[in-house]
Amino acid sequence: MIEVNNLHKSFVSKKNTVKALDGLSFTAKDGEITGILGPNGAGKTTCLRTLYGLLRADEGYATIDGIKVTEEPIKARKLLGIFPDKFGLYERLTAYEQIDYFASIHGMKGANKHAAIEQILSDLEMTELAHRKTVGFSQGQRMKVTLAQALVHQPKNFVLDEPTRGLDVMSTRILRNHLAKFKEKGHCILFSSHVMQEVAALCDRVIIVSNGKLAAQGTPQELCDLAGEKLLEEAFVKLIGSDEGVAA
Ligand SMILES: Nc1ncnc2c1ncn2[C@@H]1O[C@H](COP(=O)(O)OP(=O)(O)OP(=O)(O)O)[C@@H](O)[C@H]1O
Repeated sequence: MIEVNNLHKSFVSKKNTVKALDGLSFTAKDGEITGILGPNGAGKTTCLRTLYGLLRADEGYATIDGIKVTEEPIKARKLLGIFPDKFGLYERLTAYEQIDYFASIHGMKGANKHAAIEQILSDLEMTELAHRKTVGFSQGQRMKVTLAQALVHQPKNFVLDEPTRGLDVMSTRILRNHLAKFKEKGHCILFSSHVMQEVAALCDRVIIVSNGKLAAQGTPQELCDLAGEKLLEEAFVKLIGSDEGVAA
């Protein structure tokens, strides 16, 4: 379970101050897919980076399975798989070597590590890519390597920042199926997206963020009911009071 409690974060420069998070709170439960929706600049990535421990909030805190990210960062990271907003690959390494590297960081060793890597390669249908250097990999192939390195230690909680950006239909389907399988196994999945159909089809709960605050939350149906609209896209527009950030 992931909990975000009263997060505040400002970016201060000589010229101005941007308040990216302004008291954001929500919970993403186990066995559910929770989607974060919000217009550009709403604070989604800032919130997710706070969960990974990449950013420190000015106020408030985040917990992963009850572990405060700022107090026990290594313990919290072990419980978390991360699919970040920008993914860089080490292009001199093969896909297998990259996944192996991340598995080692999480303390996996020997035969167990090898078995876990083989399993994730098979789950993501990427066995034939495994021993190729990642230089020149397509966007979908890069996504799979990034996903495999995030999942190889079988984290209980999984956070993805706009995971389907740049993916073709097949890669998107593989990703969605994988998320659904994880959910069935009781994992907690939190992802941000601009794609309404994806959120409506995949998410058990939706968190709508606007100006660094929670604008509304609920199941896609509850949000539609709240806004008196049939489609999530229309409900989103009504609830944030703008059509900025909608990718239909
Ligand atoms: N490192 C930074 N320095 C300065 N300002 C930042 C920084 N990171 C984020 N911001 C600002 O904080 C606000 C929230 O940004 P964030 O990236 O969290 O939004 P987002 O909801 O993920 O947006 P998008 O949908 O466009 O990815 C924006 O105004 C952004 O410009």
